[in-house]
Amino acid sequence: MTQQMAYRPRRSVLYMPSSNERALEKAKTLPVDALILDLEDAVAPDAKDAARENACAAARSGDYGRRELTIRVNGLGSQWHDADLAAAAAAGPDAIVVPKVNSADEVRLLVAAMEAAGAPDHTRLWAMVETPVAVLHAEEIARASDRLACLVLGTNDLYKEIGATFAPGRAAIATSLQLALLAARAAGVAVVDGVFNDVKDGHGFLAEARQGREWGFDGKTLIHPGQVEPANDVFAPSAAQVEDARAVIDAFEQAQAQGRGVATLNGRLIENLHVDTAQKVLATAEAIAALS
Ligand SMILES: CC(C)(COP(=O)(O)OP(=O)(O)OC[C@H]1O[C@@H](n2cnc3c(N)ncnc32)[C@H](O)[C@@H]1OP(=O)(O)O)[C@@H](O)C(=O)NCCC(=O)NCCSC(=O)C[C@H](O)C(=O)O
Ligand SMILES: [Mg+2]
Repeated sequence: MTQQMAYRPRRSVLYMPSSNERALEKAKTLPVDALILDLEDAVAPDAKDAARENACAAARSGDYGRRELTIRVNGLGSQWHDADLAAAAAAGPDAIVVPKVNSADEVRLLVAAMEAAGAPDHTRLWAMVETPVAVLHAEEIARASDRLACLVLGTNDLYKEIGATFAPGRAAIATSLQLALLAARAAGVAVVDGVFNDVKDGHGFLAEARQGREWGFDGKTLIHPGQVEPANDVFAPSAAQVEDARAVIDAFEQAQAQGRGVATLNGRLIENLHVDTAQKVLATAEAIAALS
């Protein structure tokens, strides 16, 4: 398996409790890029077995169309972990999401267990970064296996473990988020931001999603269908950005045709690296357009 995979939009990544059959049905109609069928925190202990069966049946069903379907298992060391991981690996979702992954050794252990349980090659590992030790080990976690495709920030646990309190702007966890981002980019894997808990605060959600986009996240994890479309908008290139990307590429090609290695566009310097960024914007817009 190679680390360089085709770009896949992960603007909106929606958690849902796998014990909630109504939500599992509703998800088939939502314009999400990815779903995390949760077996961990959103599921009560006496509902864990039924939730595992629901999530595995959903992964096998083929009913979720182009949506990336993942299962979040209970964490290493919990009483449910081994059975969750074996069942999820055998069901073959697009990815298995593991909470509270703290080291490269844990990643290798998880991958070995997935493979022993018969996980197909297309089933990737998404590791959650949600503890101080995970933040400090983020690069080794991100580089530990070719099966690892994405880091997922778990901001609720991060606030708790750091002893910080939530405030708009997220100053208390900004360093942690950005270290995880740097690690993901260094390793060439995707990275998605944490959840915004107040499902009724649309303005607060937008501000936090825009911050994540500005920092470089691929998308945001979500907890409610009402957050899906705003996330899709924020994490997609705007029409103006697509137009600008085309103009950057044109300006550079014209300069090259005239034997120059740099160009200007409305007074702005354009070099090779700006063309790379512009091409990425166009590729992202095309991948998103191909979803519909
Ligand atoms: C937050 C909720 C408990 C709110 O639920 P509810 O009061 O039922 O919301 P609504 O009445 O507004 O729901 C309207 C309809 O939408 C469906 N719905 C709701 N949420 C979801 C969802 N997540 N996915 C799919 N569908 C959903 C309802 O069923 C209604 O449908 P219908 O009746 O047919 O119209 C609830 O939204 C919820 O449970 N959200 C997910 C919570 C969760 O998964 N939490 C765990 C992950 S968050 C986390 O901890 C990340 C990380 O680990 C960290 O540390 O930060
Ligand atoms: Mg968590």
